[in-house]
Amino acid sequence: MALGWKRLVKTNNFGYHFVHQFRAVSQISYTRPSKNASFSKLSSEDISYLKRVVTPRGVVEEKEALEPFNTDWIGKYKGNSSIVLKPSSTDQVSKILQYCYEKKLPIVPQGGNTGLVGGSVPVFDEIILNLGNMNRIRDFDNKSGIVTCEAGVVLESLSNFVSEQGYTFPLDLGAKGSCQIGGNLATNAGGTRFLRYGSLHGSTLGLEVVLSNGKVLNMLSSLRKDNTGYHLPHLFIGSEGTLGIITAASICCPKKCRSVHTALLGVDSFDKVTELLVRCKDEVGEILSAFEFMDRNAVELATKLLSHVRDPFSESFPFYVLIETSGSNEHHDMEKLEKFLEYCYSGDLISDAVLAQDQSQMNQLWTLRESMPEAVNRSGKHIFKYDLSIPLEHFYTLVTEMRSRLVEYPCHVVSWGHIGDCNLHLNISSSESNESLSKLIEPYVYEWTCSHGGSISAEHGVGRVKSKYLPMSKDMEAIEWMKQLKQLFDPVGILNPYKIFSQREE
Ligand SMILES: O=C(O)CC[C@@H](O)C(=O)O
Ligand SMILES: [Zn+2]
Repeated sequence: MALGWKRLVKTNNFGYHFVHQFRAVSQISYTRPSKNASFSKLSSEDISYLKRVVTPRGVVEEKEALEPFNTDWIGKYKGNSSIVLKPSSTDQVSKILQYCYEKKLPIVPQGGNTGLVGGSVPVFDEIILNLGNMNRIRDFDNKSGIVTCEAGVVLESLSNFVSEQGYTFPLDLGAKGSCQIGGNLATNAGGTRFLRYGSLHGSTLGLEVVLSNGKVLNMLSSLRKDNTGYHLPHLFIGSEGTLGIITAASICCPKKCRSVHTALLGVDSFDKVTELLVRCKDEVGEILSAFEFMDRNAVELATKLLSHVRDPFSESFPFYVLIETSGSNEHHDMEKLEKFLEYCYSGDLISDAVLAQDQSQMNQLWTLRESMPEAVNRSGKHIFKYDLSIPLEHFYTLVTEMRSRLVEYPCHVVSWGHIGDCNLHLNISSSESNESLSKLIEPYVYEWTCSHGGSISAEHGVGRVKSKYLPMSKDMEAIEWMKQLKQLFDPVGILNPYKIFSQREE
């Protein structure tokens, strides 16, 4: 443990010093998406029109400059688009869509391109519509905490903005420095504040959406209550850009908590981690704002590969739990947290614990947790990422099973996640591509998850990666209704084709 940490560890024997439904895989035919013949090829006439709409500032065409827009964050999925359009207004988005609709030109909407399911990059040569230049905060109501902003505002900027006004943005995640609110909404991003503030479906009061034919659907609202028929914005949240392009949103932010505390606990068994969660909800109660878990393999990988990441303990533990409380009464909150930790020591639920003493120590603990994806990215060329919902009683069994299944292969099997929301991030990386290894991993992970009552995607979405497995997690009838909605909103099929729904080879 580094100097300066408040250690919450047992010191002697007398006291404590601290302070569905599963569908068999064989029933599903897996196919690679094939290029839809009904799309047109982008002509030079199309290009000149689209360039006029967005002005020279909104076009990327040079081969090298196109690369990051064509490639996803993990470098696994690459498209071959020859143009990125960066509109700076809703009107420009509307003109682009109207044109593409008439000309049958496919489009991939893109925000910060931090998605992990290949949803924000083209599969073939679709036009990339990047919303990054639409980054204005249009309005903020200091009395209600409702912020209305454009899709391209970077999450961290939005978060800082509302924080300066005395509010908390209800979404936070590791990619906050690059991801944009439009992409967060389109994927219904979950993140670390989900436990406390719920999903974006709850916080979003309204959206402005450009439909596939270019029409603008203005559903922006500052009303918390508005029970006037179907709540259309919900359809677009989590639709992964397949039903319309989100150009702006009004989001309700809660008041900022005056007292925030972060602690990291070392735990020696997974059963104790689950017991801790249950107890923490009981004892810490309403001020609990995050409950994240990491396993030893994940922490070791991050501290080994990333020089800015530190583990505050001198000893390593099989499991780590990061707890955050957010309340308004410093004395009361600290007392609750300390009492809870005292209870944990006395019940032998934790082996060691540190409590952050200032903002920089809090950042250090969060950096450890949020650096996991980057550590995995650096750990091998071939990465298998899983973002699963798994009931608590089965949560970690999959990880141990995968380790024994892959015991003969040189690979890293690491896991972490939002255990407070039963969301497991299982990541496997290896430096060599190996077909027999791949076959041991997939579709096994998805089959196992569904047969244990889970979902193949807890928060990252379906995108391109999981489209062929969608029937495992969704009833066929539900998929049919989803397809009918897609047909209704996007009859030509130009919006983010080949995503969510699998295509059969023609
Ligand atoms: O990279 C991953 O698998 C998860 C990314 C993100 O959702 C997280 O919670 O760290
Ligand atoms: Zn996550």
